[in-house]
Amino acid sequence: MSSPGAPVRVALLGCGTVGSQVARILVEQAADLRARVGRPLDLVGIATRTVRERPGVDPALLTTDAAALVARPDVDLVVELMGGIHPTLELLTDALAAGKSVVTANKALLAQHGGELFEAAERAGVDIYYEAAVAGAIPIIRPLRESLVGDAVTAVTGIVNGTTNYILDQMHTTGAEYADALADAQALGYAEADPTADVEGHDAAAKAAILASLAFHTRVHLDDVDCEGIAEVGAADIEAAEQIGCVVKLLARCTLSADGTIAVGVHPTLVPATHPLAGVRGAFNAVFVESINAGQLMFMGPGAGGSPTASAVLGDVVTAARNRVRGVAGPGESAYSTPGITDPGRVRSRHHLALVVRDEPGVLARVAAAMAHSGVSIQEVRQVPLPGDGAHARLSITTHVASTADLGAVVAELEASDDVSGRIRVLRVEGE
Ligand SMILES: NC(=O)c1ccc[n+]([C@@H]2O[C@H](COP(=O)([O-])OP(=O)(O)OC[C@H]3O[C@@H](n4cnc5c(N)ncnc54)[C@H](O)[C@@H]3O)[C@@H](O)[C@H]2O)c1
Ligand SMILES: N[C@@H](CCO)C(=O)O
Ligand code: NA
Repeated sequence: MSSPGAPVRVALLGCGTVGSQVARILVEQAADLRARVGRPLDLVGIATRTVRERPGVDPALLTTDAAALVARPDVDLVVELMGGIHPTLELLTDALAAGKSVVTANKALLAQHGGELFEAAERAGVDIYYEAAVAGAIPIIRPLRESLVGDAVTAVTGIVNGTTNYILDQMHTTGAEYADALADAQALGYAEADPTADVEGHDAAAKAAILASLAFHTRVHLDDVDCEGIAEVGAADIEAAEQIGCVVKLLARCTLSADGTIAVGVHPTLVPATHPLAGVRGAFNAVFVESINAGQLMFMGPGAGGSPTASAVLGDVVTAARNRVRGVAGPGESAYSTPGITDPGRVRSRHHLALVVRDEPGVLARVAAAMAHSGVSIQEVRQVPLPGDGAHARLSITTHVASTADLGAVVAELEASDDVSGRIRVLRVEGE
């Protein structure tokens, strides 16, 4: 417990898009934060790569020596917003070992080293909070870790990357080119320092690992997540989706499989316009949780950007500070379950196939036979002539739920047949 009336002293690591907003709020809302914590929240130092003038930041607080800042005996709480794995892991490990609580937005770090950090916090009897690490401002970590801890979650499906949702939304609504939409997302502060983490799905995969760990009371590592980004999504996919009443979204899906294992994946997915996730626009995120007792819950809001993410960070800072004032630590992770990860081939989903076939008698029947042969059932099929080409047609096929292995067998058989020209484009389709 900190001494009576003493401030809770905060060290900030990183003063970029999010860190600068946290520094601003700590100053602008100091009186309210003090009233809510019961003590002042004093910002005692900010580590950055370079010491230079920053609007609204007292230059006397800046240092390039993050390790020395973390080691200062007067620091109670370390707020990590610098990102990266090293030296971040070492800095946070040192902070926890020294009895300091930690607030972080670093999903990449948690998805790879969460287990060791949670154990270090448990050993030291301090907090590690990370609401901002998944879906920015949206409260989803605490609802899963605390509010739903008495229920049995069966699925978590989310749009958890603002950059890719912004890009896909722009492609649908303005016909924007992928590269232009990405440049906008970077300028708006949504993208990671290296935006390949966004577009290749790694950022969403890290968040999926964190969500699945909490939802299923286990530890899911980034490497357990089957990950596909949006770099291959083009205008043809957008058009194919719209023709069947869907939008393309990058979905993170964490589900309980029939054999008791858990499937965790990130894939560009066709989402029917009637689904709650279809209307999530721009850089907004949403997480759709299904549980045995509560039923369906939808959490939606700003998923990226400096000020929204800082809101989640400050919520954690106040909670951790309140705990320190009372001399307690909040509830940690429960990771008692070891269900194992579903084999990627056994993951089940609806699929959409876009293919070009010879426009001749018997072709459609042979395509249907190939699907029947692998036990994949057709839900909907459309055929349109290929413009300016009397010999070929474009087929759009939506399947019923099937395993990815069975679907892969169908695709291989069809691609090897003379009836099909070129490659078949396969995308998952949300829903039953
Ligand atoms: N930007 C968002 O919308 C958003 C949302 C949720 C979570 N996050 C996460 O928050 C973290 C920060 O993101 P950001 O967008 O603010 O990044 P940013 O690149 O804008 O800022 C990072 C800051 O950390 C500093 N820094 C980096 N390495 C350092 C080191 N070794 N020593 C001292 N300072 C160092 C940089 O100088 C910079 O001030 C990341 O983990 C990111 O994944 C970002
Ligand atoms: N780059 C991330 C930031 C929020 O975690 C995104 O676009 O969602
Ligand atoms: Na959040």
